[in-house]
Amino acid sequence: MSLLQVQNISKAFGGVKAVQNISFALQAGELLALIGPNGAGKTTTFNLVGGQLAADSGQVLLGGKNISGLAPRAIWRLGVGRTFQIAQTFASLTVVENVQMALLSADRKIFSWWPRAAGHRRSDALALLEQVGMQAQAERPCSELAYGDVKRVELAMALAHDPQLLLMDEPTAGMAPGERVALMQLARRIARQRQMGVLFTEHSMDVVFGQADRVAVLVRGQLLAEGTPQQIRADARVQQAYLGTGLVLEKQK
Ligand SMILES: Nc1ncnc2c1ncn2[C@@H]1O[C@H](COP(=O)(O)OP(=O)(O)OP(=O)(O)O)[C@@H](O)[C@H]1O
Repeated sequence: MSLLQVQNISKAFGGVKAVQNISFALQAGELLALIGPNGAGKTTTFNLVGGQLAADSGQVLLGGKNISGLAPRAIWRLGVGRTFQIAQTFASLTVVENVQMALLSADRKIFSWWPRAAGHRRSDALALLEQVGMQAQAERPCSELAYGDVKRVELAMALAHDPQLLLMDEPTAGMAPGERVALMQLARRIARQRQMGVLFTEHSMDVVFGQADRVAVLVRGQLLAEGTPQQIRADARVQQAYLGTGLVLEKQK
């Protein structure tokens, strides 16, 4: 059974059909990139999966269970994590304290976190930092970190409640090209190790074609094509859809 099944979901905002009858599936351990020109419906699709928006029709299944219409927190509880376009960490806390905060939240102790974060599951937090290659910087305040390192800390935080599925909304926005590939290589390694599925949106074609196992292409709210990176790059309809957008589908030499 697929980890995630999106079945015929649609969402309109007034007269704008942001997402129209989209279906796709994602397996455990797999990275699926959702790509498309601006306004194609990527963020709307993310919000439909994460519960921030309710679909007009269709359903979303997680491990076969219908999660459509559940609140975001309930969906998170069921094992759907999320990272955002702009990394969300507490700048004044240290790296390890940020992960400890995420563990407190996962343990439903968020209301008593402030004085207690520093004492909560420190060794588990350090183990998560090791997974993202940030253990050596555990005691630094997040405010001192390079942006690429903040993104790694955010990834460790997202792993704190052991998600089955991780939604990454433009995870590499604002990063240098080399850092982008490195971050998604890391996400891919972690996905394989934990058998966690990753659904991500991405504008960098190097990252998409280098790191995704499969690619789904949205155009004007519709699913135009879905397949391996090789299939998508060779698809004439996809090339046509990207013409004039300034994006290049050919892999950079
Ligand atoms: N809350 C909203 N109210 C009205 N229209 C919206 C809303 N959210 C999205 N839309 C419209 O729905 C369409 C799809 O938007 P969406 O943000 O999902 O696209 P996207 O593929 O994520 O775009 P981008 O790459 O620019 O982030 C667009 O026409 C957008 O203007």
